[in-house]
Amino acid sequence: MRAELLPAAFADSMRALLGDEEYTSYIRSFGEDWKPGLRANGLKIRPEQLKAMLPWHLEPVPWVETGFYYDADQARPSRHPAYYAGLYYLQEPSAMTPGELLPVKPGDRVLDLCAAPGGKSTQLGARLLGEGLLVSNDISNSRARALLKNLELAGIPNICVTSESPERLSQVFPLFFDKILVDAPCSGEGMFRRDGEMVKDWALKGPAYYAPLQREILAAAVTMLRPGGTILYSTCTFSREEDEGTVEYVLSRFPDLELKPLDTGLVPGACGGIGLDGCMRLFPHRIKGEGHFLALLRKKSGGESGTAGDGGLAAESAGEEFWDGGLAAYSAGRLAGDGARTECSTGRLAGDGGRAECSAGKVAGDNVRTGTEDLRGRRREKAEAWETAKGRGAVRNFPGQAKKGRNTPAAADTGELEAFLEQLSLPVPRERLSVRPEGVYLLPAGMEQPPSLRFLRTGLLLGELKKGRFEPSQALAMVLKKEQYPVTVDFSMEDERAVRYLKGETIALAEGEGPVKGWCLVCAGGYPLGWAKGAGPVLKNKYYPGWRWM
Ligand SMILES: C[S@@+](CC[C@H](N)C(=O)[O-])C[C@H]1O[C@@H](n2cnc3c(N)ncnc32)[C@H](O)[C@@H]1O
Repeated sequence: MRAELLPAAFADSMRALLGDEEYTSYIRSFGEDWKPGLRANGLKIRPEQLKAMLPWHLEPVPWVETGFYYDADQARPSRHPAYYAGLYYLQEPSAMTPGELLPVKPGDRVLDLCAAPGGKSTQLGARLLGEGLLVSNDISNSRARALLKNLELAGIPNICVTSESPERLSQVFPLFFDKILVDAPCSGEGMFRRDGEMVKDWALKGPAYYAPLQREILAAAVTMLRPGGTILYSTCTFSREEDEGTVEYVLSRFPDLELKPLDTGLVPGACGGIGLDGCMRLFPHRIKGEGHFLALLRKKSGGESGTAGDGGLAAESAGEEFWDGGLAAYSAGRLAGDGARTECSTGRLAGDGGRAECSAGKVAGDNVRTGTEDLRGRRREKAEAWETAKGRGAVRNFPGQAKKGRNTPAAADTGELEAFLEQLSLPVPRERLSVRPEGVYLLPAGMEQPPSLRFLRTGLLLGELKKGRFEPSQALAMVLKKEQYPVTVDFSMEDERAVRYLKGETIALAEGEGPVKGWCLVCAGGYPLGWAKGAGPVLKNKYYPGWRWM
């Protein structure tokens, strides 16, 4: 993109924002080279291992432990078996920053509210190390499908992928999440240098269009954050209205929210907010990356906002109290279709410090139950409806499905599934296993049923039962480590059979590699790519057709 093509109104606003001298540096950056980035998937590989494995020169992104620059003239990282093994994600270096600075830890309940195509979700999911929950949402269904693919490719098991409005999500998950990322839709000014199309879009929808939308989305996120929890708000634009302006709006609307200053020293060249201390701005003339804005917000723990430190013990335990509220509210959303309702603590949000009925409950109608009754009722429902497989208490169906007599597999049909699961050294807690007509799922801990939302996936799709035959899924292959399945064929990354496998071809095994019988995990360089079925000296290709190397 040439700087001369920038719209005059944008150029004027940037000159006003930066001052004459710095504006000149900004414009000069349009003539400079920029480097794309890739980020190692910490769930599967350490950054130094990835650097040693890939055949191109990689240069570390100074502020992202797992991030690298690569040279686009030399490398084609989307055409390498390691990419298909989910070992890295292609991501612009500045865009790696929000996922790096939101302090996610294993066990957290994390929401990525505007998540597609999943750059930051895959980063957050990796940091959970399979513990806790990642709800990744995008209002656009088609974009949410790309998001699901990227999360599955990255091998993240504890996901719930939804396609909902933030407002609807906030009815189902009040005060539920420990950490929330709002990487908001924006006018994209920070990407102008790389992407001329963004300039055309800006002319149609600029800051005045996006700022009200961002405020609505961020406000919904605040209602889903538990006391003591943290939100990271980010955009890839420079407009003060969309950046600090949106943060100022939520700070004024929610008195229990505070700005947690970001340390600009973490990102060489970063600067603070404009007219609002504590935010972080990245400019392409100051860092090796494109434009970005970040702000970290914390919800004070009820009545303990003076407590020193970040989420100290008092704050954490206050958060735990709300955990129940959050769960009950989540249940209310989930059970809404059954006419059930329960209590939740949304009253906190209204500022009265008391408990109140949640809106999801109000909507649910007149089959009223108290929270305790509801919990008891749910236990009873589980006990009545969950079926056992082969009398071993192994395979279960969703409550409601069995009750309504839908097409659930008979216990006798689940023997092959059990036999397959027995071979895995991946822990599959049976109480989280769900057998449904469209697939067998390992649900995330604490989410025994999918929420009553438009969702594309809840948990890890393990595979499908077809007339009693269990077929493992591509998603399962991506979650597994090679050592966790007994039958594997491992090509070197350079072996052309790895690419031929990814293209969907039948693969002939060399002497000493076979014969292989039954389901076989095909790997490259020790990392799983997908499934094949061994038929003596050949592997029948079972790589998921929608993911093939074209
Ligand atoms: C900046 S992009 C997100 C990029 C993503 N975080 C990543 O790292 O790959 C913003 C996303 O917000 C979504 N979006 C737009 N309006 C939305 C809304 N009202 N609620 C939720 N998501 C929305 C868009 O579909 C788009 O995918």
